[in-house]
Amino acid sequence: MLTVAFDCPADPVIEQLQAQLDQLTCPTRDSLVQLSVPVATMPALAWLQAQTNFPKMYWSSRDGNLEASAVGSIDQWWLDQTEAKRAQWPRLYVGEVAAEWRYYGGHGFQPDDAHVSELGGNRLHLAQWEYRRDDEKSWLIFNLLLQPSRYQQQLVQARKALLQLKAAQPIPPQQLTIDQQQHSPNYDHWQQRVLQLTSPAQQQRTSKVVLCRETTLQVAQLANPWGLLDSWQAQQHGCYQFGMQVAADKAFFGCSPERLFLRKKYQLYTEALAGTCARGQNQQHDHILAGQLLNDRKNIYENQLVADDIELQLAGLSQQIDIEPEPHLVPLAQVSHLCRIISARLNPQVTELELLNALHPTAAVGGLPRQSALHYLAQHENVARSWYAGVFGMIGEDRSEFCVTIRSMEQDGQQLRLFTGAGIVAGSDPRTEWHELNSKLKSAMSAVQS
Ligand SMILES: C=C(O[C@H]1C=CC=C(C(=O)O)[C@@H]1O)C(=O)O
Ligand SMILES: [Mg+2]
Repeated sequence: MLTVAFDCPADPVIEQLQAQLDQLTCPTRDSLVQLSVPVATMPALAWLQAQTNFPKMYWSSRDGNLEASAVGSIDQWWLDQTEAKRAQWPRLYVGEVAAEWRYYGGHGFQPDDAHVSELGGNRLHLAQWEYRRDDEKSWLIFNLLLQPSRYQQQLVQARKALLQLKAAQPIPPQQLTIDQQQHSPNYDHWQQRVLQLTSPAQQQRTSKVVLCRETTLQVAQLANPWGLLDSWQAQQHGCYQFGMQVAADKAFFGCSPERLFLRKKYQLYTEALAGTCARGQNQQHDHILAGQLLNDRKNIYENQLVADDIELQLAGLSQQIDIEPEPHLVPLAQVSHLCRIISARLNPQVTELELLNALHPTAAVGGLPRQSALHYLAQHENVARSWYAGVFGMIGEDRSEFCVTIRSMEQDGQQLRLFTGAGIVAGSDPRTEWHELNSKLKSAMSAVQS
């Protein structure tokens, strides 16, 4: 648990932002305006949990170089409006050092899931407040929407909102007591599903389906999701971290190793991440398990199907696709995965929406062929996936990046829903796949039990 005590220079920051506000003049049309002040780097989650408004959002890139905590939402849209939005982003920077416009958000496994909308999903948000760190540089950003007809009123509101900024507070330690824990499906149902999916008749129709399990925990206290994410990220390196909190007791968050895509202009980076083993109990054991995974036919096949699908999906959108010929090992805290890096040179007019439609859901969370796997899941899977196995990320001016929301949990009051899934292919054994779920579950449990 993070307990760093530090001072956020809230007052000088507010003064600088107020001075920037004083320089504004009434715009001639509706405009988004960004005020920004460079600040010393601070613990982003400690800042986020100290703020009092909702929604609160958090996003960290997998290499940890980009990190953002965001509060409030003053503009929302979805990817079908990307081009129009980008064209509109007025460069009305007032801040000393202009920071890029960035919107954060994502959608669930089903892109139109109503429950995910209630959790702040199915849209991208421009936050009112954002603490952002890009490598070594950090900013506090205050965004506002100005409309000529309401300009004076909006300035008054903005001045009030500036005074609401809170200094970062150390995250209080929390000890959660688990009163009840339940898996859905239970092992018997899981076994039936896996046997059905691996039957020759079913394999002819659908060579891969990723089945998920929901583990419901009833806890005795109301958890602070940012405290949980803070403990979680301390133990998980090489993962994206994300979270959305819409009320004191409602949040979705996680630590995911899987990239959906990173786009920098025409360059696209994605990957096939599938195939899993547990980490060993010591170095020697770990080495043996890793060697077995790299040579295991079922796991290599499971990974290959994801790579093949991504290649197929990107074919119409790219001039060139490069796929790592052999999977490499990605060691995480509790499991290791097989991964093949895929990069592509995109055709000039390709939009983020096209990329998302092409790539989501990959065969690492859905299956193959995609439509028949989705059909199977709709008919047989009794878990409401909600935001699990969906996407979370950000869109900026020159860069967009989304992760796949696996290794995630949803908080609803004192109930926590933890999600895990496993790819079922020819050669999958019900018990081995069940153990794979248990190994993956240890990631989220490490946050709850720390
Ligand atoms: C669906 C999940 O993991 C995917 C990503 C990596 C490895 C996987 C596997 O080996 O089954 C899954 O495809 C999950 O963790 O819930
Ligand atoms: Mg697997």
